[in-house]
Amino acid sequence: MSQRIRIIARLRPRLRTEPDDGCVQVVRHSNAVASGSNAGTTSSINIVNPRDTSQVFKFQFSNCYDEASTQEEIFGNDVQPMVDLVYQGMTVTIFAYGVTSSGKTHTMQGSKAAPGVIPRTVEAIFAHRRRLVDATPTLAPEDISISMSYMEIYKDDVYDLLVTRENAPKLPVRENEHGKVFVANLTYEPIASFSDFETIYTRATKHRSVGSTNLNHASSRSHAILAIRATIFDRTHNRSLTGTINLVDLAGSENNKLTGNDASRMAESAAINKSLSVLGQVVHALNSNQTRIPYRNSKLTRILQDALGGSSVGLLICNLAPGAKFRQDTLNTLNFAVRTKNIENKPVVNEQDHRQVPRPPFPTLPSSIALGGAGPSGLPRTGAARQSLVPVPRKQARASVSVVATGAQGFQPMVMPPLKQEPPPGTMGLTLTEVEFEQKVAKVVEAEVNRRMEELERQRQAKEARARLSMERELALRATEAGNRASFSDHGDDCDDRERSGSVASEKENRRPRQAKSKSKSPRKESISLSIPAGILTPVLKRHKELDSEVRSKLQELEQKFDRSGKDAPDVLSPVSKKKMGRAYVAAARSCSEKGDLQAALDLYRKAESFVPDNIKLKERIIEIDWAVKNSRPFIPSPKPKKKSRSKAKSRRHESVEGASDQAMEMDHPEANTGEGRHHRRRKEQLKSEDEEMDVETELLHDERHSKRGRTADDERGGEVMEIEKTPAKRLRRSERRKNAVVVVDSEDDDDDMPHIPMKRGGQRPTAAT
Ligand SMILES: Nc1ncnc2c1ncn2[C@@H]1O[C@H](COP(=O)(O)OP(=O)(O)OP(=O)(O)O)[C@@H](O)[C@H]1O
Repeated sequence: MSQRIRIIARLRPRLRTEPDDGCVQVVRHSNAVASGSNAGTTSSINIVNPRDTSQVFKFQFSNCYDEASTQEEIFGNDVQPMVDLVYQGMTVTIFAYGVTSSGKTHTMQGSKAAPGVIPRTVEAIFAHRRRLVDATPTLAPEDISISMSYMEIYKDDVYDLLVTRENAPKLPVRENEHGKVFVANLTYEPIASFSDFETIYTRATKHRSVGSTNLNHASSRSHAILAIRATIFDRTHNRSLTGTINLVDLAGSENNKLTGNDASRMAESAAINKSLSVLGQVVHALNSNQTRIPYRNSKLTRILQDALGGSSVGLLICNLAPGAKFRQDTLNTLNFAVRTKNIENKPVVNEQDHRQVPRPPFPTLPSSIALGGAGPSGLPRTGAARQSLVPVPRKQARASVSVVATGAQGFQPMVMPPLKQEPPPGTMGLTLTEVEFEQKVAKVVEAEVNRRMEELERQRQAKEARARLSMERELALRATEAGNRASFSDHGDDCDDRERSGSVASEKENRRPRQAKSKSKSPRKESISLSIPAGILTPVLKRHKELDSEVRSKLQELEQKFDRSGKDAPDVLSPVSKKKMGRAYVAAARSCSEKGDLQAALDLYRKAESFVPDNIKLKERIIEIDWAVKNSRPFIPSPKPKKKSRSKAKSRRHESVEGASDQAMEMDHPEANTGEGRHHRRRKEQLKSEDEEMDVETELLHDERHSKRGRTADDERGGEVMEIEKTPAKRLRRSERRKNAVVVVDSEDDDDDMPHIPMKRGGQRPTAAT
């Protein structure tokens, strides 16, 4: 059964420096006051329309907390029921969302005096474990293991906060064969008690990127995700149930006019705003039932994929800052929340069967303890239906698990399907855990893809070498023929038969490579072997030889997936290969758009985007073409980027180096003037212009101008958050402006991730010299 994300809102109190203008208010409706667990269900956030102060917008959520609300209240009403679900084997994700300085970190982390959701949750997890062990004679404390991971997403890179920053590499985000996204190589540290957690968390929090802005002296510059995982082992039957709670403190969206950010803060801010904008796009795509959900456009959405339309139970805490200064941001936050309300997740129970052979049904534990039946108090329900620990296929599990929110207290017990006698397909029977297994498979696939890329490269080089060789032989043959003709004319008919036969023999010899060349063109030789080399898995799973064939079949399945569509390819390719693929798709897209086939161009640009998801200019192009397609308008491409538009200094340097190397190439390789040489140069030029296409335009995605562009009257009426749009009219105006302005960009700025920030010498007409 599906379940909607639960939304609550919390208004923080005014800070000393903030005026009391009362423009955002929490209003409790009379029927809800003192109605016990239902308190707050009909409370709403009221906010005055910034454009028309006579209008008041009203937003209703599950719970709305005012300035006087306490950490205890929020935890008790809305978080505690979620903690109980962890022991039912579910994944729960709680995220705090809001503009900078709205109180997200205060709510999630809190302070010593007022601990927030995070410490309270961990305390509750340990308390629940104690109660469970006390109530279950067959369960020893060590049968429930609790571990934690803590990561941050800083400028769209993932870092492990449990290792020191100096040796913290950027962590890759991967997807396993079940479509589950995970951060590879993330540390999971076991914790035995709350004080263990405190020590590790306090140390790790110091690694988090925090900076000072005008709005918040300790502003989070990254999104932080703390995961607490509880695994219950049934040692007798070698099965386990794993529940996880993800506590996400998002960085706040920022209005750079208010934050007074310097250049480095601006870069952080751009990354924060970009990822939040993608989050908005994901929510929009889910709500409008789009087939393509742009999870891959940022690491944040990729990692939160399970919580947004996935198999996690979700709680969104909307943090609001009071005061007219934040009014527009508050409206945006509330609009985001309204949209998120409609997202449906399909929670599943994460069970794992570690048995090697199928077994009869799992015997019941004492009826006094039910893993899946914790009551509102956190104590186990008596007589609740016991859960199966047999893993069920994903689809079936989704359909069978029933988690229904019932008022503030939350959830009904689950009804699990009857046990199956046969282990379902895909049961691994490994001593490796599933995650370890998936990581190993991912590594093997990555190695295999790299091997294939290298093989391709080797084939290309071999082909070039063959072509060169054949040309040399052709030249040699011609020279021999010319020599023979000369010798015939010198010797006339006296020519020795042996000489003739020698020349014929040498001609045959010289022709042989041509035949070889034509043979090499046969598709059988050119195609890449799809099969996995026999020994490739052996080093990885030395101790699990019996699994080799199973892993092999999984790998082949993955490979077929990889071959069928580019969808899964980007994650297993190296950054260089991704860029190459992106470039190839951009080239194809451009050619379609030049031919006027905008839909095909759009599809190809989107394909390119899946390989280079961070390319902001590419995103802009997609938005523009999408707009043109939707509105049946012609697409007016931006003026073709000139070499000098990126950097005069750089391109001059580039040109001189390239010019010199081209000349050198011509001298070293006479074939540079041949058809092949010209082809090589043409290809180089094409690549250069494709590179420029990937850098189509220079603009911040979500800076102040952009957010203004994204707002409409609809937005302010409490409607939906607007998509960022650029109309062709605006494009035209901008390209007109460009004609009259010289764009100067930083000569060293060659980073695809970050857009170049143009500085305009306004009004000057470009001269030939410039
Ligand atoms: N409910 C509250 N009660 C008292 N003080 C609060 C409350 N919420 C927030 N504050 C205070 O407001 C300030 C900003 O809060 P906080 O740092 O949590 O904001 P934030 O949303 O995490 O900001 P950023 O996105 O910049 O990290 C802090 O000084 C915090 O102590």
